[in-house]
Amino acid sequence: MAVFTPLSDAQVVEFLKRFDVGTLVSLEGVAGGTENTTFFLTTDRRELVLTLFEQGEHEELPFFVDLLDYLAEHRLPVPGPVHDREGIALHSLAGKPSLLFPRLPGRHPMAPSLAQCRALGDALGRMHLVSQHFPGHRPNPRDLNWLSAMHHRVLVYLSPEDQALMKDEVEIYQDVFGNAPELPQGALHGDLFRDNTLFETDRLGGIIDFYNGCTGDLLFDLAIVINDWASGPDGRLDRERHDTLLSAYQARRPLTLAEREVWPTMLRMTALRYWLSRLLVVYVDPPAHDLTPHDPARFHTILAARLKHGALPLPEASNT
Ligand SMILES: Nc1ncnc2c1ncn2[C@@H]1O[C@H](COP(=O)(O)OP(=O)(O)OP(=O)(O)O)[C@@H](O)[C@H]1O
Ligand SMILES: N[C@@H](CCO)C(=O)O
Repeated sequence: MAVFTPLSDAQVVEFLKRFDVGTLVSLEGVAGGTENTTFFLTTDRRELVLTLFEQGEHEELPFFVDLLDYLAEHRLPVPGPVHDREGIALHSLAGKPSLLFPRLPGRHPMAPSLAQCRALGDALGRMHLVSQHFPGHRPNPRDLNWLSAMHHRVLVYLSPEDQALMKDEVEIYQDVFGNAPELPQGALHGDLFRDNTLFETDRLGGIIDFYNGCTGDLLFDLAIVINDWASGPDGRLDRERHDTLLSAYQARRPLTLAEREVWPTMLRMTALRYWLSRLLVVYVDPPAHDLTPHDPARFHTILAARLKHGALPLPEASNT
């Protein structure tokens, strides 16, 4: 269930006239999405993706367009939005803000190979190198300020042990990050899970779904990635995936000493960020549509594993 706003062929034919992309051959609703309505479009010239924005902060859309334009100009594997003949990317269709993208090749890697981890680490390292110079600004909406403000809202749904865990953790993060020097800043993807990447075997076809994109600590992005890409079923880090991804990343952007020092805490904080956001979806603010929410327990497991076993040693930066 993901086509919240159906479109007729005639609507899309009319919409495409302002772009230089050819004429519509076929239109197919995409079942996988949860937040936006997505269609795959084939024209007589190319394969495209049409996204209608169903929710969220529409005033943020120009930031996402600018960020994707910037990353695509710097040859990162992202879908740079298609601009019309007048240079405009953001339009309205069926009353919803809409964007047209090139369709990138590949599938989501559910059990990533080491070659896929290497490719993702390399791409994220390259992205963070250039994103430090991105001129846009959108404070990270899921940072420590958000955690501090929002965790109170879910405590009532948790066991006494989990309430204590959540409260103690947030206090530790406030202490650690309140006393840490400023970490390297730049634009982040903000949600770089496996299902926001596309791979053709080991080749990274693209990174998609930048709608959590923001600016802030680059390390936050990297910690989200490691927790999703390199955690085993029991939440513990898989050393091979961890080292492969981080070595490839650091060949592009070595971590600073300050980043290395807060890394174990950042892994825990980003695990708690998803434990909390998923709890909020389940208990406080369920989606309007009939969708199965992501399981909060997965990130409780990851957080518990980081607490019990700590972080793995970070591989040293090298240029190989
Ligand atoms: N540029 C693209 N190239 C190829 N496939 C794409 C592209 N953009 C989106 N898709 C496909 O459409 C699906 C839904 O897109 P997207 O992730 O933007 O929507 P969403 O509603 O935010 O979904 P989700 O909650 O799964 O992230 C993706 O999982 C992917 O399969
Ligand atoms: N990637 C998020 C959902 C989209 O923000 C999660 O797994 O909870």
